[in-house]
Amino acid sequence: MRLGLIGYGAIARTLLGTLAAQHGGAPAELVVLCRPGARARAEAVLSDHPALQWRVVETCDALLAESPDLVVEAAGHEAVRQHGAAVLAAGTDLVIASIGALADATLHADLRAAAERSGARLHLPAGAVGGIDILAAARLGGIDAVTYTSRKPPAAWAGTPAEGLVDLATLDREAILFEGDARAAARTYPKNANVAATIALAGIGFERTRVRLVADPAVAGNVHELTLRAACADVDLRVAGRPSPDNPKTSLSTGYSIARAVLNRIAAEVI
Ligand SMILES: NC(=O)C1=CN([C@@H]2O[C@H](COP(=O)(O)OP(=O)(O)OC[C@H]3O[C@@H](n4cnc5c(N)ncnc54)[C@H](OP(=O)(O)O)[C@@H]3O)[C@@H](O)[C@H]2O)C=CC1
Ligand SMILES: O=C([O-])CC(=O)C(=O)O
Repeated sequence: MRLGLIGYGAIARTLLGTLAAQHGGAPAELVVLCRPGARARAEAVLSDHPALQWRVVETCDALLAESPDLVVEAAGHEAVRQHGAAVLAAGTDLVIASIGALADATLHADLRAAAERSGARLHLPAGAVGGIDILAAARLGGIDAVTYTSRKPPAAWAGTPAEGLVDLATLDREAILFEGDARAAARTYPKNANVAATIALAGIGFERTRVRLVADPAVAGNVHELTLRAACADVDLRVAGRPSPDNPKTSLSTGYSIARAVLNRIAAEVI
C-alpha cells in the first residue's frame, strides 16, 4: 500500500510511530504533502522514523502523481478545503481528521459529489471520541436526542475565540465557552470541536446535536461526554483522553484512531 499523508503534526506523529512499530501489515510507502516551503519541517519529523520509506511533496498534484492507494488528512480544516475534492475526484479514498470542516455544507456537498462521481470513499473516523459505532447504529432505529460536552484544560483553548471570553491564564473554575448546535461549534472552534461534527454526522445532524465546550482547570486531559437517547438504547459515555504531547488541543487517541483506519485497509480481518 502507498499511503498519502497531509500534515506532519501531533496526529501524524502518532500515526507514523504506530506504522513504524508494525512488523508487516503497514503501508510500504508514504508520500507526505506539506505546505509549500515547509519541506524541511516535514523532513525533520519524518527522519525520526528511519523504518518508514517516505518522501515529501509540496503540491497536491505531486501527491496524486504518486498514485496513493489512500490519503489521510491530519492538517486542519483548510487542508480539507484545499485538497479534499481533488483527492476524491482522482478516485482516491480519503480519511479526514478535520471532520469539522464538513460543517461547511457547500464543502461537504462538493466532497460527496466528487466521491460519488469517481467511486472513491470519504472515511470519517471516530477520532478522539468513542461510541460512534452505537450512535450510527442507533440512527437506523431512531434517535430522540444527542448531547456532547468537551471539557479541556484552559491551555487547550489558547489561540481560540475563548481568549475573548475568559482569561485562560488565571481561570480557577470551569467556564462554559460555547453552548449551541454542532455546526456553530465546529465552525467557531475548528481545532477543538471536530468531535462535535463527527457526532452530528453519525447521529442526528448538525442542527439537532447539542454541544457544550468547557474550559476546566480541574481536568488533566481532554474529557469527552456523549449522551444518546434512542429507541434502541440510552448511552452515557465519558472518555478522559490524554492530551497529545505535541499538541494539548488534540487527544492522543486521535492518532491511534487514524492509524486504525489505515491498518484496517490492509488487514484481512477488520474490527
Ligand atoms: N477528529 C478528531 O477527533 C480530531 C481532529 N483534529 C483535527 O486534526 C487537525 C490536526 O491536528 P494536529 O495534528 O493535532 O495538529 P498540529 O497543529 O499538531 O499539526 C498540523 C499539521 O498540519 C500541517 N498543515 C497545516 N495546514 C496544512 C496544509 N494546508 N497542507 C499541508 N499541511 C498542513 C502543519 O504543518 P505547518 O504548520 O508546518 O505547515 C502541521 O504539520 C486539527 O487541526 C483538527 O482539525 C484534531 C483533534 C481531534
Ligand atoms: O482531540 C480532541 O480532544 C478533540 C478535538 O480537538 C476536536 O474535536 O477537534
